[in-house]
Amino acid sequence: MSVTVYAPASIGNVSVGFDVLGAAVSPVDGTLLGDKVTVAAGTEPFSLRCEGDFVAKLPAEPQENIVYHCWQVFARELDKKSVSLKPVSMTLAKNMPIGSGLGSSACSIVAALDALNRFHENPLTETELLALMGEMEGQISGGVHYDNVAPCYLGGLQFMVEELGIISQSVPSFDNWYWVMAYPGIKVSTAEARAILPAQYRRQDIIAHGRYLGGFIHACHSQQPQLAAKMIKDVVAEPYREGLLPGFKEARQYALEAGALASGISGSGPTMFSICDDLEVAERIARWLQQHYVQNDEGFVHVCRLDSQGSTEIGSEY
Ligand SMILES: Nc1ncnc2c1ncn2[C@@H]1O[C@H](COP(=O)(O)OP(=O)(O)OP(=O)(O)O)[C@@H](O)[C@H]1O
Ligand SMILES: N[C@@H](CCO)C(=O)O
Repeated sequence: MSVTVYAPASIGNVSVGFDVLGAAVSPVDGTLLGDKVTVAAGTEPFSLRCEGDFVAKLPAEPQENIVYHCWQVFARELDKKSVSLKPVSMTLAKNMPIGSGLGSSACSIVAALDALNRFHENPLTETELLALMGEMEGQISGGVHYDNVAPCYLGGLQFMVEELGIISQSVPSFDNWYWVMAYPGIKVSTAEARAILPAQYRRQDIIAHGRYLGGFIHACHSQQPQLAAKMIKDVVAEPYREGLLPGFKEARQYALEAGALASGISGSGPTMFSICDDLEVAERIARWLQQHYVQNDEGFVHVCRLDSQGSTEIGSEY
């Protein structure tokens, strides 16, 4: 028996909701922009094989791979429920560049935990599994944040409520929005990009942040796309992080002039996202970013839509 799960790329923060808002995206041309994990019956308690475009960037030791830590915490939770753990042989297809701002570690975490749970016939609930995903993301980045793992797992645009036993709930978005994702091919460590942020903020920034985030969520629920796009402003992270991203200011300016509704840093960068409500505009911006924002052969640009599904079982054998 085996189960294969695909987990898509995601945009942490979506600029306006630092650590509390995230969106899953998938390319309109059908490219699978995400990681895949297969769980099959094993002969020892745990084994891991890695493949894929970015396999060379993973830690050399399987025990340092986040997939191994996912298996450990999954085993811990099954033990608490007195459910027996099966020996597993896991395969990670690492297709997402690490430190890209596309939620690369989240892709591995979500695909691994979702596949492990399905393989064991779903002993953990959706919320229990998402809590583990947040724990794993926190282990890597130095602080629990769900804004990549929640959309990656659940799909769509997700807002972290973290109350009443609920971690995340979905927010309505706009069906005609295209999300241009441009990864320049350089690495920005999430932990380092978090460490440079101020410990405290000025009152005027807190007021502005509240207005933008409240305004964005309101505009989404009342389906006002122009207002929602105007609210996509980041006073928490972007002013401090844009210096880490060569060419970001110029690219954002170009996108604005070319007709993008909004642009920002995806997660902790260096990927930039631009929102457009016209496919031709999105493709023009994508071509420019490919020429001017991408720095090497590892970089890429994709025109995406929101991925409403989140992680998905794409193969199984029984
Ligand atoms: N399967 C895995 N996928 C990604 N990173 C992994 C994995 N296993 C271990 N790591 C380690 O976790 C760290 C991930 O770093 P970081 O959080 O900056 O990247 P990221 O999750 O790819 O970032 P982003 O969310 O911006 O895409 C790296 O040190 C990497 O070596
Ligand atoms: N909310 C996180 C996302 C990291 O991808 C951050 O901006 O640090």
